[in-house]
Formats: sequence, C-alpha cells, structure tokens
Amino acid sequence: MAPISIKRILISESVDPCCKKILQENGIQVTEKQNMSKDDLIAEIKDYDGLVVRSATKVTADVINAALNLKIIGRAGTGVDNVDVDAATIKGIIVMNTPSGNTISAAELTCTLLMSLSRYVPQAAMSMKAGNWDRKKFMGTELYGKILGIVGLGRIGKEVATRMQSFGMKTIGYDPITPPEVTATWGVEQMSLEQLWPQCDYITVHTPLMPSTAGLLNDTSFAKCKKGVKVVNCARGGIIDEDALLRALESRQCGGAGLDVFVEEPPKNHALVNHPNVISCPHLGASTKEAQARCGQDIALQIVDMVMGKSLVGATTRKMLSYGSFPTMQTEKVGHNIKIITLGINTLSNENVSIYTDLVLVLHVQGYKVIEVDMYI
Ligand SMILES: O=C(O)C(=O)COP(=O)(O)O
Repeated sequence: MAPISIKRILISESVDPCCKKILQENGIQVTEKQNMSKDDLIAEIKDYDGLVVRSATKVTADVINAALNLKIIGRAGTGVDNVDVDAATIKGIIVMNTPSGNTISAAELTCTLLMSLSRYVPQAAMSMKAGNWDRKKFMGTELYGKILGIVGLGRIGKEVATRMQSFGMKTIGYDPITPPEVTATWGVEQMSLEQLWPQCDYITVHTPLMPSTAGLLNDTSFAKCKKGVKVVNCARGGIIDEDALLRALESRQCGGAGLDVFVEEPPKNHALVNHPNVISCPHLGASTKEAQARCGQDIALQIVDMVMGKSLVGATTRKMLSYGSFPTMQTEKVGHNIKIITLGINTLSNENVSIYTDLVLVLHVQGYKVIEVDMYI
C-alpha cells in the first residue's frame, strides 16, 4: 500500500488541540481557521491535502471541486451529512469519520433529555428563576415500566437502551442492519416501525440523516403513536419532521420533545424551541471534554495511519448513505495490499456490494488494491 503524501491540513472548526499536536508530531503542517465563509473556504482549500471538520463546515461540491490537492476529509465526529460524500467519492477523496468517539456522550445527552421530559426539569428550573414555587404545574410521570422505542440500533442506540433499562424501561426498536438476535442480547426487541409506533411512551431516533430517514416521524407516523408520546432527537435535524412535530405538540398528540438538533442550525424559526413542551440544546451531543478529546485524537491518528500506509479506519463512500445506520468500515494492510473489514453486516446484499464497489474505487484512485473483504457482527 503506497503511502499517501499529506503535507498540509486545514482544521476549519474547534477540534481538540491534541489533533493538531498529533498531526504536527508526524510532520504534517496544520493551519486552524474557524468561522470561514463558503467563499473563504473555497479560496483557502486549494492549498491543502487534507481538511478536518466537525458539523458546522459545509463541505459542498463547490468546495470539493475547488480543492486541487485534497486527498482526505476527516470528520472529527460521526455524522458526515455536512460533507458531499458523492462529490468526494467521484474525485477519489477519502471521507473518514471517527465512528465511536462521541457515542457515550450522545447517549448520555439522550438519556438526560428523556429524564428531563419525564419530570419537566428545565421548565421547573426556569420557573424557579422567575421567582415561582409551582409544584402542581410540573407533575411528572415515572420512566419505570414505560416503553422506549429506539429507532436506529447502532452504537448510540445500544448505549441508550442499556442505560434506560436501568430505569426499568422496556426497550423496543428497529434497525434495518443490526440483526434482531444481536439487539436481543442487549435487551432490545426488534419489530417493524408499524408495530413500534403504537406501543411507545417515548421514542428516540439514532439514525443518520438520509432520504430514507428524513421525516421518519411525520404526520402519518405521529398519528399511529400513543397520544402524548414524547420524542427525543439527538441525531440529526429533520429525522423528526419539524412542522409535523409542531402540529403534534399543538394537538397534544405529542406530549413533549427533547431536541438537540435542527434542520437549520441555529434554527431561524423559533416556534418549536419556544413551545412550552419542548426542551432543547444547541447541538451539544458531542460537546463533552471526553468526546472531543477522543474524536480529535482518533481523526489525527487515522490520518497519520493513512499517510504511513498502515490502515484506514472510518472510510465512508456515497453508497453508505443508503443505509439505515452506518456499518463500521475498517481496512488493514496486508503486504502491499489492503483488506476491508466490515463490522455490523453479515450478509452481502446488493447494497453491501455497492458500498464495497465505491470504497474499492476510491481506494484504487489513491493507489490501494483491495484483496479481501471480511464481515463480522
Ligand atoms: O458527531 C456527530 O455526528 C455530531 O453531531 C457532533 O457534531 P459536532 O462535532 O459537535 O459539530
């Protein structure tokens, strides 16, 4: 596997300082520039071999096509929906995320919102600050014995399930990839969405945003839910349709929503945020010291490994976006060739084949030859 030459990297967001340090220790020149406009980024990107982002930098086709030397786009985090992975794949640019760095933090925030929804903690705190002592208004409900529906049973969904089970919640869920026999080992009974909606007292979504998950909770699915269902979205804005959610909150079909993410960030329309039964955060799921340290370190080490021709972790190509949740794609160097290892898939469906075809294509442009594909659950 031929080493890839990466001399200069641009970090366009607030990424943990360990990222810069690790890259520099490995002889890579690093420039940090935050809050760039699209035009600034287009002008700037020409000079770099690599770009490291979080969720705020929109790496559109314009940006990718303006890049003359770009070989890698590293996402210090999970979701790559702010990167035009199609455009990158076509140019042979590897898009790489850090699949596990912020799992625990995202799961903990989800649990925090579920608990806050059950006991109105944010509303009660605001009421106290306003000088009130209102014990009647904030009558809550126990989580104990309630049913939590988890849509998307990847890493985060799993951690949410096991934590909420300790509160005595029954966890049911749906995922198009993780097999039911696997989720059963961590206490989640899988079923179709049609079966799931009417059973849940709480629903939390943990899928990437893509055509098949946009508006997963919409007017039709809300209508199938129990009246007063409470929902949490710490994944991506738009998985729960925002207009449908507002309608459901107004009709009380939805009894409350915990939102960490929005279609537009920051949201311009404040109708949802201002609704009394909505509690919200400004996309804080990954904003912990621990998660940021992990993601910053992971992305730097993954880039260094790639430069050294050692291995490639978290590589993503356009076809991955057709999935319900991301399988973990890793590669290993075998002599001068490369072996792809996939975690989370046990069958080679047509869709899986297209993932490999794309990954192999990108790797080929970068001078790798794929010799083997292994799959593990
Ligand atoms: O990792 C993810 O997918 C996140 O949503 C976190 O986004 P951030 O890195 O905090 O901008």
